[in-house]
Amino acid sequence: MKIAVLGAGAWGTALALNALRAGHKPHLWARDPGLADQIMSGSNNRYLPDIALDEGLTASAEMEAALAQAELVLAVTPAQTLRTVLSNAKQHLSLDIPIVLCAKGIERDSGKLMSQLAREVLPYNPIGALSGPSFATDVAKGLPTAVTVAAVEEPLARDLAHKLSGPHLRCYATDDLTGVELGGALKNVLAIAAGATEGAGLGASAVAAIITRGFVELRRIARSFGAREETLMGLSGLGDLILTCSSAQSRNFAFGLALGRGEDLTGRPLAEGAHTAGIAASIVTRKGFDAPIIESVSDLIEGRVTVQNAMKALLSRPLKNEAG
Ligand SMILES: NC(=O)C1=CN([C@@H]2O[C@H](COP(=O)(O)OP(=O)(O)OC[C@H]3O[C@@H](n4cnc5c(N)ncnc54)[C@H](O)[C@@H]3O)[C@@H](O)[C@H]2O)C=CC1
Ligand SMILES: O=C(CO)COP(=O)(O)O
Repeated sequence: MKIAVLGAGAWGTALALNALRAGHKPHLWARDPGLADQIMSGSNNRYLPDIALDEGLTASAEMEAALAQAELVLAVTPAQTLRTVLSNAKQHLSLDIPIVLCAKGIERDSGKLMSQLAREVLPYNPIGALSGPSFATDVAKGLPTAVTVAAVEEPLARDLAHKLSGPHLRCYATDDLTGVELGGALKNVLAIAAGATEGAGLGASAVAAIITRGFVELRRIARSFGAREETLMGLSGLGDLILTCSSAQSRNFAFGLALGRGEDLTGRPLAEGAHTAGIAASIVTRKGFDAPIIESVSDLIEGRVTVQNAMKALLSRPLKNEAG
């Protein structure tokens, strides 16, 4: 089947390669015509350097061409651009084409999940999400990877998981769309926290404590949105947290490392958690929760606190039982 992939960055290109290897006909849409041309010539040096792209990958900078006759759309631009990208795609889409959301974030201006904003823009199209521990370079290289594909309608989730699974990418299905989206969005904020702790030289024990207590916060927030515990303990929660909090290959972890080391943060690659932290902290305040690690990341990014002072504040919080 023809699959339109909106966004020709690292993840869009990797997912298009996976679709090709699964026997589909992917067509990548790149905002930049130069990038589309480069992909057609077999490489994506900007976002996936040193990886030779499989023959048969199609790309163009014309959204209409990418979407023409597509039976499925993967939306793979950064979270804060999704509303505009889907609004532009709308005129070229019929109402029955499923849209799979692959960005991991929360819309900063509205506090909406990707599926909530997608439903506003495309109220009739079936909506799913794909998330889980998956570095684009691993998928592009054909290394074994497992992710979760979610849709509120379970048969749709199963159908999408079946279509998007490839020889090296295994998709598990769930109807817990909210859990999958929040797991993916919030783990990015926690990866920044873990990276900052390591970057500030606070030690491996502190990093483990931040990840574990941060995961308590992730689950507390996600449960308040109706997410299920089993989802958060799965690939798109714990699984992705393990991946992104343990490797400088993660752009969010690397962003945190730079923050902790006091390095200049301008011109860095995309770190979705830096865009999600502030709105996640606002949601926490609005709901009256305790999520001091996520709030500290927001404060750190805004320059309101140093890593050392944030850690001092965390250590001096009243003692409590671990559960809850
Ligand atoms: N790279 C990875 O390993 C993974 C990334 N993701 C998620 O996928 C999403 C995209 O990430 P990447 O592809 O890695 O980012 P990237 O930075 O490699 O590429 C982003 C792409 O979006 C395009 N873009 C940026 N602003 C745009 C706009 N306003 N309109 C249209 N296109 C625009 C860029 O030109 C680029 O082609 C993020 O939400 C990320 O969290 C999810 C899983 C794995
Ligand atoms: O989401 C990812 C892996 O699952 C990619 O992580 P980064 O965006 O931190 O590189």
